[in-house]
Amino acid sequence: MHSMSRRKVAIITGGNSGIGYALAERLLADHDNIRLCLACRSRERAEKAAAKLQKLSADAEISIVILDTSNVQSVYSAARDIEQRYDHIDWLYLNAGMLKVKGVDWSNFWEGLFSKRVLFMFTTGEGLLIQEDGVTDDGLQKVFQTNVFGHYVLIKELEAKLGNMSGNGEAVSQLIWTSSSASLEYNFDIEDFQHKKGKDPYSSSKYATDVLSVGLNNRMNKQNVYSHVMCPGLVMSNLTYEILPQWFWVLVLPFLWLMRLCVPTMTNSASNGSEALVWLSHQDPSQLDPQSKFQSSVTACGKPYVETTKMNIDHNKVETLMQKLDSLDADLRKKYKNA
Ligand SMILES: NC(=O)C1=CN([C@@H]2O[C@H](COP(=O)(O)OP(=O)(O)OC[C@H]3O[C@@H](n4cnc5c(N)ncnc54)[C@H](OP(=O)(O)O)[C@@H]3O)[C@@H](O)[C@H]2O)C=CC1
Ligand SMILES: CC(C)CCC[C@@H](C)[C@H]1CC[C@H]2C3=CC[C@H]4[C@H](C)C(=O)CC[C@]4(C)[C@H]3CC[C@]12C
Repeated sequence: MHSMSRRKVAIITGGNSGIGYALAERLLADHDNIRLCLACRSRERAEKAAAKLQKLSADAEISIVILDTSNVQSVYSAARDIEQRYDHIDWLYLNAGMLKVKGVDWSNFWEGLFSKRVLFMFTTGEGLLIQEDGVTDDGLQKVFQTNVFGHYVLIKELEAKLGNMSGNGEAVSQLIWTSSSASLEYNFDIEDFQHKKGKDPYSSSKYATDVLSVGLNNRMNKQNVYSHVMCPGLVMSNLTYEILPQWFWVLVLPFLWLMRLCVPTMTNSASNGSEALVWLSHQDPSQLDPQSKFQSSVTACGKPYVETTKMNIDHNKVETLMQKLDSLDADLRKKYKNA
């Protein structure tokens, strides 16, 4: 079939809630006749979200796939389901993510509030969260596997459906990662890329995401596959409700709106936070810098827009991380696929 008449396919990991769900709503509004797939770990939550979306657009094809990014066997099985369903993937949104918090460091918060670091603190959360991590059944660090590695395995498993590998020489695919402004280089150690020893697994995982995205461009651009990272800003979602209760966030919302006067990344709503994800779906990815990061932002009046920043990620770090991920992937493949 000619690519002009082919229906576009978008897959969204973690599409049942928050930013992923808002993205699904907005893609339905922006792209006629789209085929949307929510790749989620809970069938119940995925079906509920799919039913809500179907009500918004009776014509769209909305389906679900069960995917737990913290379990490689679940990733293999989700990839098989996706492969059977679609000839080609236009947008693969790597959005699912976790942040496990034991508590807020309020003494750092009060100290930071009256210091020069205040804006940095609010945009990155640096030093404010006491985090937890764990080890998955695959023996990997949980935050790393959920946010980064599970997605990397998914991409590798779906390679035959991406870009010109899907059989059409002109077909293009976009890999679009939900990263974060909490991605800070100094929280990532290439020798401890899973962050077994550190105290900020979330920031480390998001920096690893940025590094990996550059590596995927190096490897896959020639096959018409382009990878980009974006930041949603600070969004009220289940992720933030697990840090502090929803009523607290509702209470401080006027303060967060006020902050928009000097901090445009106070997007607050999932819809605003998804701005750069939607914007990327309208771009020709071959024209975008692989080292760019796209930030969802809002004006003081609440109008969303996208700001572009440059990442400047070190080439050696990119290559080393890719090798380490490939070696981990090969070990797990041997364990589960040759068993
Ligand atoms: N909220 C914010 O301020 C910011 C969020 N982000 C990033 O945005 C992304 C979306 O988060 P957000 O919408 O805020 O929060 P939500 O908690 O609403 O969304 C997270 C999604 O990821 C899914 N998920 C979590 N773990 C897994 C797993 N092991 N396998 C499959 N899916 C999983 C969740 O599923 P389930 O519903 O089953 O839990 C949920 O659908 C994340 O990557 C997050 O790091 C980045 C910057 C700021
Ligand atoms: C008066 C309130 C606003 C006080 C809340 C204090 C903290 C709990 C929060 C302040 C800043 C928040 C965050 C900033 C950056 C986010 C980052 C971009 C992300 O990806 C995940 C969530 C954040 C770390 C978020 C978490 C809560 C705060 C630290």
